[in-house]
Amino acid sequence: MLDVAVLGATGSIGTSALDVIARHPQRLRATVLAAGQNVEALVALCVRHRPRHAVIADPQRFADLRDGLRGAGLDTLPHAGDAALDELVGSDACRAVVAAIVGAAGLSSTLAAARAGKRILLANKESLVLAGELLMQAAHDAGATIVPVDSEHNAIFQCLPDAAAHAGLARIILTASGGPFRGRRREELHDVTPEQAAAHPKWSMGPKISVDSATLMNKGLEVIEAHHLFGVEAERIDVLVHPQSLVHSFVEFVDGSTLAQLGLPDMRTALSVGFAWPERIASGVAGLDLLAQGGRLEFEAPDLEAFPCLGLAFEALRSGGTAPAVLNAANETAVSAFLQGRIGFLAIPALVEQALAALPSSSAGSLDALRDADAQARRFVERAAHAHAL
Ligand SMILES: NC(=O)C1=CN([C@@H]2O[C@H](COP(=O)(O)OP(=O)(O)OC[C@H]3O[C@@H](n4cnc5c(N)ncnc54)[C@H](OP(=O)(O)O)[C@@H]3O)[C@@H](O)[C@H]2O)C=CC1
Ligand SMILES: CC(=O)[C@@H](O)[C@H](O)COP(=O)(O)O
Ligand SMILES: [Mn+2]
Repeated sequence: MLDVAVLGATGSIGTSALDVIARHPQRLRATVLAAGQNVEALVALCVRHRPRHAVIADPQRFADLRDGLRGAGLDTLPHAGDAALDELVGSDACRAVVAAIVGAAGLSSTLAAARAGKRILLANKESLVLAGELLMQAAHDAGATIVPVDSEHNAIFQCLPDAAAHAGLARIILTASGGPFRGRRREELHDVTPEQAAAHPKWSMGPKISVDSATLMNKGLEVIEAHHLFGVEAERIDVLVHPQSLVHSFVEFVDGSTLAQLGLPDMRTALSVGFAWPERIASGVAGLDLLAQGGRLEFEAPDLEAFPCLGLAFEALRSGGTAPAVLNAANETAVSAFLQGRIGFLAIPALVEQALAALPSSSAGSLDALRDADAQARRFVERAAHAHAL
């Protein structure tokens, strides 16, 4: 039996992970469920999945969680705060961790899982962008297994099963849907609304990553994510827009072979791989009928002028040091301001670019240095967003 902690349980990835877990009661068990603030949804999940522990990140919601669990007649133990989560993740309460908290808030618990040598189903790409070297080193030192569940990286993981395959690797090609505004010119993006930006054409996801897909920052974060996961430099990572979202990425080898992984756009496939690899288990996702899907696989180059975030991410990766941390924090702050209606869509890349220019990269040798860069970028963008809104 694999005891699993699901972090970000109330979110899109969290609920997909719990769906897969519930399909395999003889093999998988959710023992820890964690969320940010949404106590009601967390208690409802506890009623359904009966974990030993439930954690709410916001300490002010502890009493609500305790009372909600009691009211539902559950003996699930309530906890609150980031430190409690890190401790549980590192304890015997779980052997596998689904890291699906959104944003840099997921770094601490993902690091705790790495340091404790857990099997990590890594969805929280921001933790790799912010602190990729530290996280990968911690996992290596403690013998943790990181299985990427971001769909593109899961595809690459499936195409690169062993070290011998890595030795012949020439290039990684990440596919991108192009988002809801694919084909639009920059001038046509001034007035797009948060609702339009969050309406992804192919995947059902949380609001932050959906907006990232619309700006192509999601693909930029994924380029940095791929660099850390697979040890490939920026020059050997390409992006290809593929509007059908059926090919989840390609891997090219030195002998001219290209491998790809295909499937319907449903995260339960990647999560099942994460739980069972190298075995395969049922995920609830149907096999791919290419004719029923329209019989066409199309590809085109990304438009870096209309969607500059992808280029900014490549630049940050090439700069190294604290630049990716600044990119990530600036983007999170700008996306949040956009979702709240405080700035326009085109202000997102503008603010990220300004933050990267204003906060030159320095050494990323310690977690403190990275957290400091993250905090500076957030302050910078908050001030600049306020000015944009005036
Ligand atoms: N959705 C997808 O298909 C994919 C997602 N990812 C990545 O997975 C991660 C999660 O994405 P997604 O599921 O879409 O996001 P959602 O917005 O749907 O869910 C976010 C989850 O994180 C929790 N959370 C938010 N803030 C905190 C915090 N400070 N501390 C603890 N928990 C917190 C939320 O809890 P609450 O409900 O209480 O707010 C919620 O459970 C992101 O990093 C994303 O980039 C990667 C590939 C695909
Ligand atoms: C499901 C998943 O992995 C997302 O990261 C997805 O890739 C988003 O789609 P885009 O290709 O539009 O960014
Ligand atoms: Mn992805």
